[in-house]
Amino acid sequence: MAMSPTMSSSSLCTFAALAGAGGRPGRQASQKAGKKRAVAQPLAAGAVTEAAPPAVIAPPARPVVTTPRRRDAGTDQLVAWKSVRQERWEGVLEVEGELPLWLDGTYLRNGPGLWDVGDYGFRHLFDGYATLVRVSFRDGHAVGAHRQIESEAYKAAQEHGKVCYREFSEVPKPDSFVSFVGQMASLFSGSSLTDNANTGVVRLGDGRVVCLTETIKGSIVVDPDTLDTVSKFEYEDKLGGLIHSAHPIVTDTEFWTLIPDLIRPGYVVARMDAGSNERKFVGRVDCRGGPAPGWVHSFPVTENYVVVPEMPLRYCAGNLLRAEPTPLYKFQWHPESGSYMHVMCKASGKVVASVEVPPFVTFHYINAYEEKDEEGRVTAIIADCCEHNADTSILDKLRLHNLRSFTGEDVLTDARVGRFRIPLDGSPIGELEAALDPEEHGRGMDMCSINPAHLGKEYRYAYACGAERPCNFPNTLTKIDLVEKTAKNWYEEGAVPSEPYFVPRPGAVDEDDGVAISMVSAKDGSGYALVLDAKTFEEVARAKFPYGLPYGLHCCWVPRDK
Ligand SMILES: CC1=C(/C=C/C(C)=C/C=C/C(C)=C/C=C/C=C(C)/C=C/C=O)C(C)(C)CCC1
Ligand SMILES: [Fe+2]
Repeated sequence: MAMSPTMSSSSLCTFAALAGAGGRPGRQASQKAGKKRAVAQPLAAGAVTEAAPPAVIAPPARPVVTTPRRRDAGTDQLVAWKSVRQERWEGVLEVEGELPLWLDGTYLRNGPGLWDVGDYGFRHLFDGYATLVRVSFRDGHAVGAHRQIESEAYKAAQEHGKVCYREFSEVPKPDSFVSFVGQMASLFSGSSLTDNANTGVVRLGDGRVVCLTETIKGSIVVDPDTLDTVSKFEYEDKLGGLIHSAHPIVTDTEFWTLIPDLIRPGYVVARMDAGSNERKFVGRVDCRGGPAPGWVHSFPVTENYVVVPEMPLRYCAGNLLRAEPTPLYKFQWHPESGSYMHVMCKASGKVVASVEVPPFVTFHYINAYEEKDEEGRVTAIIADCCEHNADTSILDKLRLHNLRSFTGEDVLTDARVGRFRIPLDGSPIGELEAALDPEEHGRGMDMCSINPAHLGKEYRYAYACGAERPCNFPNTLTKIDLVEKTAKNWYEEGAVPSEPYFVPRPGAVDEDDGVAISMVSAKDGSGYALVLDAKTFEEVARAKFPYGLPYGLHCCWVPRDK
């Protein structure tokens, strides 16, 4: 296998080089349808321990509200889009319904939950400082907690009362940048990039729990029980890079990641063994179009292949350097450059297919698998994703001002389960079509999960957020049946549910034998972990927080004693 890592840290002095280059109704499932922040509240002794059914209730979180001076007009904002009220909380949750007794472990959710620093309010959902939410289930009881991740970016913002690192769209004002980071040169080395790990959370094969974002330095090990920020997750290899796919593929034995190369447009595919911090170079894909690689927030794998997407929404050097956000933030839409799907053999690192596909916009791949003929030969790769009809305006919809100002108008752009078929017979063209009628899930589609036993293999069910219109954000939970091409939907008026995360029942045989867990920010300002029976998609229980939580992104499951 070729061992030529392309991503020396100097090669990804990206910025420098690129600057030159250029209630009840709806609870049923249905077919169709400048100062320091508030001080941490002490935790109730014993509330963390879950050896016995929790008996001690921590005092409810006092509503220590961060009140930014610069606010969007209208105070009738949903709790989903308000900054988390205090740095941390923990306590026993009131359970309504019956939690399955087999549900024994911790659900963790990460996301940008704090959008204010001092009196300054952030503009984009993705800018917020990472807030981890935990719900630990045992013997039909639930203990909940939330806590801010103590990234350097978060700590600096609290200390200085201003943004000190380059976030998704926010950048430090020159004075604070100079005073905190010290020198302009840091812009060129990547040291000014954020380590705000606000996107995903994964449990590695060796048990470590890591919060992630798109910057490599924003990989942070946390303790799933205390939610303590433990350490930086540092790679011990020479692959370098400043940014990577926010979603690695993680199994009990391995970890796959994609590193975009912005100097020589392409992607490096790397693999890491469980228990190791050393990524190994597997192969490289050269981009076929455009001045820079396409944004690669996630990617899918099959049993034998890694699918490398080349989306026409591409990184943009100029925009990476800009102080003010552009309509597409750090990216640019290049439909003329073409859209491609590349397939790399996991074992050899060789690119075995590279096909042009219709333009697409996707952040989240659902799954992929190998299509075989009667003789068992692999004829094509099927890759499914949450596809935004090649419309980049979803990024604008996720601006906090837009999320906070729902007028009743149906403004959420349409999305679908986009199914790519990538032939492996040498044909130059691949297909992209909706896997089912998007009306089944209200033309909303994002934040997906599957049964992890089907990762990279044929599968039937996906769980995601869909839409009940009119809306300005995905507001339903949906179970997609890719065989019957139907969806079951959960909806509660005014609720903002996050990614429904599938947790299999131990010993399950059926693909959908388990539960789907989602954190819901309710219309009345409350919040709860919703547990749906994954088969029927009906509510089995909800575990209520004594306060509302902001919206969050991705989740993982940490089984007890693993
Ligand atoms: C891209 C660069 C940066 C940061 C990027 C970040 C933090 C990207 C985060 C992306 C996320 C959270 C995407 C989620 C999409 C969710 C959707 C579409 C949901 C739809 C509705 O359900 C910097 C590190 C700031 C700079 C370099 C480039
Ligand atoms: Fe994501």
